Amino acid sequence: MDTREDSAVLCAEQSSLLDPSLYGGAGDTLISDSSLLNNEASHPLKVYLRVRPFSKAELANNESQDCVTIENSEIVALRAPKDSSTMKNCERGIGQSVHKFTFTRIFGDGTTQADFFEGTMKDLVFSFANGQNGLVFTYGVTNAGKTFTIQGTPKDGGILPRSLDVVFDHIKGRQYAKMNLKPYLGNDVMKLDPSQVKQEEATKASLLSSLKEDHMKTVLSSSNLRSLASEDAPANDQGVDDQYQFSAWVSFFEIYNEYVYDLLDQFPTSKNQKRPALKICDDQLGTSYVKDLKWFNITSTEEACKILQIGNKNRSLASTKMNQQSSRSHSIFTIRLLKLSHGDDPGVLGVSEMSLCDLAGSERCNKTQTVGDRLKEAGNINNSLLILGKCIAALKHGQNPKKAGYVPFRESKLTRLFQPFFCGKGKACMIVNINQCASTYDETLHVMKFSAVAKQVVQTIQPRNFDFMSPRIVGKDGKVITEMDANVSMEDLLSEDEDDEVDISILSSEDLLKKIEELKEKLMSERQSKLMLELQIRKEMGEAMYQQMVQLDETWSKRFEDFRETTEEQLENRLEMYKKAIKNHAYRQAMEDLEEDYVPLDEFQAEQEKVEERDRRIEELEVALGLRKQFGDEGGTDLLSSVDSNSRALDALTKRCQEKEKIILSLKVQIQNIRDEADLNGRRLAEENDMLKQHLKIKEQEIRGLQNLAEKAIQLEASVTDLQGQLDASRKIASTVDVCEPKPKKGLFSSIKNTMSGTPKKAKSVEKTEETTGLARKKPLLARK
Ligand SMILES: Nc1ncnc2c1ncn2[C@@H]1O[C@H](COP(=O)(O)OP(=O)(O)OP(=O)(O)O)[C@@H](O)[C@H]1O
Repeated sequence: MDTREDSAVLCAEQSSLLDPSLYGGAGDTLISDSSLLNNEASHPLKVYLRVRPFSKAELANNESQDCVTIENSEIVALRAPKDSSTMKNCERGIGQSVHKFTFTRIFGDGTTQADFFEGTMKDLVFSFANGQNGLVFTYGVTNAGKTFTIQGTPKDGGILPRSLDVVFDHIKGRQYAKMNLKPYLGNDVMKLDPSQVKQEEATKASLLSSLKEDHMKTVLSSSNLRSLASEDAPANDQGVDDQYQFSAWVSFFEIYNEYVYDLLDQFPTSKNQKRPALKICDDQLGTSYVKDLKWFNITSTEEACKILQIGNKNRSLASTKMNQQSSRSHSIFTIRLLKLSHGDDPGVLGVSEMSLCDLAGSERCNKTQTVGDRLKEAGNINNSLLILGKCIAALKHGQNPKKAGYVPFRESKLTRLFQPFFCGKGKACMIVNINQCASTYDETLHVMKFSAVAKQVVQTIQPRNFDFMSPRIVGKDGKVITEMDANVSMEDLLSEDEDDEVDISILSSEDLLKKIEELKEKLMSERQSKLMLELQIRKEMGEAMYQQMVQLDETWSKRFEDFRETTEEQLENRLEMYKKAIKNHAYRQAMEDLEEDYVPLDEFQAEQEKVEERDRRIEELEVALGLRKQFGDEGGTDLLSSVDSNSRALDALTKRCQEKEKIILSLKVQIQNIRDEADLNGRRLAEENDMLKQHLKIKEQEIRGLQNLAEKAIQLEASVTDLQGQLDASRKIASTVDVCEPKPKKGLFSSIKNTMSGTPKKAKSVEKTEETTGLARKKPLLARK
């Protein structure tokens, strides 16, 4: 881990050309600003606010709702317009509708480019010309005026051309005419041989020729600036200061989707060709720089502006090819000034650097981006800005020594390049651009809150001895020509951070071998600590999974129980209902049957009497028949006549009996019908009963399914237990690894590999004991089920 990041206290790392003995010579006009070269104490990060005027279209769209009120040169008030989320939240009782912010200085919408340059950049540019490093970055939502502030228009240049103009005014007449000393790595200088110089000249000519005539017209001319330039810009006193000469170089690159692209490199002509992405490396002092970035020697502001224009053209070409807007990337224009001794073959006395960074719009992705590449792009932009915000917050937080903590500079390309400036490399300043539109109020408020935190960051620059910081001159093969300081050790040459991409071309083979050995040892210990960490994580994950499984098991058991209870209850209710229905039906049927068979008592008695009467008559007739046979016809005539009359009565009775029998028969038929109907109802009831039984079976199947689920949960629990067993075994094995004993390279690697691959085998014995405990744990669960 980078120890520099561990401390949030703004450390001093380097600040080239800060030795007053080199720049403080009597009569050096720039040194008149002595405060710049004092052993500088801490000072808050300068944060300037620039408010853009409304465009005609914005005024027509009713964007002007008095959202921004500048109270004085340092305080601005923001009032939420009625349709903003801030106002809606405020109406709900969350937050407030008016916010006040303090800045180093506030510039209203009437500020001219010249006034803005005067008020913000003057000190920084003077410092740069004096050998101090500087960084300026603009922050704000899209369309807030960031590019306008940095680049300006051809007629009215921004801070970049104005800074160049001041620098060229300062070095006028003292420019080193040759191109054979060129910036190299972070802070060094490469001495080019004549063939390289020719190549350098040809590359520059080819680059400048790529700017077509029509573009040339849009290039800012230095005279435009001079008319507006500061009157108190430092004048050059050549008579006194001509023992020095200067060489100015520029580079221009962008960070898009976390890739660094050189904007001054030839743009690929074919559609299938990708722009080559550049790497960020650390130099011998741990300062990050963009490797293989193209540097161009410039001799005037016009030349620099042409190069800026070419870079802009490449940027917009990339934009159209990729269907993106310019504001989607962060662009960084850097000027390096080499201070050289006098003569034809000068020595390099120092290198200073000033970077102007036009950050991408800070709008959040929920407003503007939704899907696909746009979301990825927005994510990357927002990530860089988020990390920048985190770094600034961490720096602010770390100012309290008790709270010093990790500053995540290395988490984005942008902050990695900004890091040296927050660690003492030079002065940094932030320009916040806002518009006053009501529709972007919420985003603007977000920007202001960000800058409020930035404003509290305290920057410390502690200059070191110049000898220590002396830039090295290297030959065309990259080998050092001028000796390095003996105090600079190998540790200084390479960054401590394993993640850094180290530019190994700066080391000799012995140094490399030594470094490889050190790195191997570091790798071993890192691997061991990683292994321990992995084991710890595995253990924690195992425990978390086990907890989850137990919870899952409990939840399922509870759900299963609930389901079983409700199903049983439902079935019992339905059974009761059917039983009641059957009872009712049987009762009704019995009542109906009873009604059908009912004969009134009077009728029954009358019939009974008639039957008795008929039996009596039959007896009388039988008696009369016996007498006739005994006493002959005469004796029986009377009797016969009475018998005749009796037999007629008998016939009548028989007829009536037959009628009654018919009635009885029809009654029997009716009874049969009723019985049939009862049978039918019985059958229906039996069918319903079958259906109910089937329903019960389905419910039972569902219950069995739930039981299976519960069993699976138990199995999962068992596997968690196994995992935990393996984990414990691995931990035991890991603890036996001897971290201190140096071992041969292959032996150690293979030993770690063996240890790692052997872990599960050894863990088996532990597994068995764990299995039993696992089963023991499972049993209560099963018992519950
Ligand atoms: N101070 C100003 N005075 C007049 N016009 C301005 C000012 N600031 C910005 N503008 C105009 O506002 C518009 C947007 O400005 P600019 O392109 O600089 O915004 P930006 O923040 O760089 O946007 P993006 O992030 O999308 O690149 C331009 O037309 C520019 O000319």
